[in-house]
Amino acid sequence: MRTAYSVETVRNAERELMARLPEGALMQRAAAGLAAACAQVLARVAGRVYGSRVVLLVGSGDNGGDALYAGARLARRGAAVTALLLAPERAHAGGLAALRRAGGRVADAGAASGSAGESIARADLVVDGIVGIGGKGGLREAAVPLADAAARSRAAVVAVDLPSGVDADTGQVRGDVVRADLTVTFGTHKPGLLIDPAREYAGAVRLVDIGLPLPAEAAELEALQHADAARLLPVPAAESDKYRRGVVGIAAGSARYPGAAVLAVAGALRGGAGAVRYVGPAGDAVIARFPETLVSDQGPERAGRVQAWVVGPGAGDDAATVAQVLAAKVPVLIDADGLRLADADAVRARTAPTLMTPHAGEAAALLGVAREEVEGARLASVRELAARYGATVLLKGSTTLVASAKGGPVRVNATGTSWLATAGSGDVLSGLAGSLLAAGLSAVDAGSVAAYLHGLAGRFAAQGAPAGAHDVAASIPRAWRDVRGN
Ligand SMILES: NC(=O)C1=CN([C@@H]2O[C@H](COP(=O)(O)OP(=O)(O)OC[C@H]3O[C@@H](n4cnc5c(N)ncnc54)[C@H](OP(=O)(O)O)[C@@H]3O)[C@@H](O)[C@H]2O)[C@@H](O)CC1
Ligand SMILES: [K+]
Repeated sequence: MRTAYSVETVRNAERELMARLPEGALMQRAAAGLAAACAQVLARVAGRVYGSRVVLLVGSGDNGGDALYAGARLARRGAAVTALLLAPERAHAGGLAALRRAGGRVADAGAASGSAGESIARADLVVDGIVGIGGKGGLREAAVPLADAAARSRAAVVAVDLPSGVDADTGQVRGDVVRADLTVTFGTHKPGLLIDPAREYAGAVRLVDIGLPLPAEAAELEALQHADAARLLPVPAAESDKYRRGVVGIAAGSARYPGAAVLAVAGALRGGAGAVRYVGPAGDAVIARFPETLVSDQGPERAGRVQAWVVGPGAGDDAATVAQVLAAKVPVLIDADGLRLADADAVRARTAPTLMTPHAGEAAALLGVAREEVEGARLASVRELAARYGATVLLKGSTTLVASAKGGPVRVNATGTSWLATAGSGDVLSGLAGSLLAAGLSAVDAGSVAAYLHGLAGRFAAQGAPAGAHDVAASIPRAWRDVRGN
């Protein structure tokens, strides 16, 4: 499991560790890891470290200190290193001295603004040490021209700990920020490195272990890796029959949107449940495509036993079906139209698990805010929805988040691809997650494993070209095999 911790937890762990270590030891660990990563980048972009041109953008805190010490290490290996100081009187003194001793140049970024731009334009590598976890808001005015010059130059940009200007705890971007090709982060990932919009600015992320003592239960975010998803996938035992594997009920589709029913069933058939039961007006379309579906023309109450329900995709205005499903004593996934039609009190009153799967627009409608507000503050939005509805909420997007009403780490999914932003893709996801619920996974596990498989399936289906939602569904078995390593 990849984890991310809040700035406060990182600061506490740092204090605890520093008390046991000689002064400056932690920064040396960070700088050593940073310099090694920079050397690799230089080998790629300039052929070697010796003779390469490196510019350090140095702010007034320890983030700048890391950059200066790493710059000193690169200078000792023969790189021509120039530090541009944003606040010369407050730059890290020990780091400055180390850089000077190693033969590096130091300039005041403000006084030398013309030549600062030129150095950046000619650099092979720009190291962004403007601000790290001590940052507040977007970049300050004086730093903006440096970030712009770095973006325009052909140099590789390596961010120290975080791309300067992004919010470490939330992933929010509130102004100008540095766009990095690589971020070298220390001790742990920060939430902002895993959540959009900030994640986009981080480029590839490399974690340098500096020995921070971080308690597992204090993690802010968790991201499943292959091994975690493999452990959670339901695997039928020898004595399993279709009922023991779980039956998932799909109450979806309408005369107007029969396709949503077909796609939800397509996802559900690949999710591990032993059988898929469909109720709704699109039975003919479902059977034509998937003859293995158990189709019923009765409402959910009379459809026969299921271990979990999916309600909502393409449901139109059928509030009665949503209400019937919410009254069932089994896990329920509510998606799409179902989110609009569900009575909030009925959701809160449920005793079996509930998983809601809005995209940003649907989440915004539920919260009564603008869509941009949800997109800019995804972590806070998903937590707020989970708390309001007493449900597990999966907020779809390029970095899908899954929050439980009970609190604890929010799961973030990193397998997604922008190719998944295609009509019907969400219907496939809801069927898949519902099937995992029926197979016995908790709401958080079902949601996060479904997002993981769905993202991978999207990559396999697309492979760099547009793919339809049915292609994504058809690629789910390949995603399972990939996760299980067979
Ligand atoms: N924790 C750890 O385990 C380890 C931490 N380490 C490193 O220390 C870093 C944290 O250092 P830090 O605490 O000195 O804060 P930092 O990020 O340099 O920024 C503070 C300065 O920036 C300024 N500033 C604020 N906002 C700004 C903005 N928007 N735009 C521009 N400037 C802004 C602010 O100015 P002020 O408000 O005081 O005027 C203040 O002077 C951390 O990210 C990591 O790299 C590693 O060395 C080892 C292990
Ligand atoms: K930085």
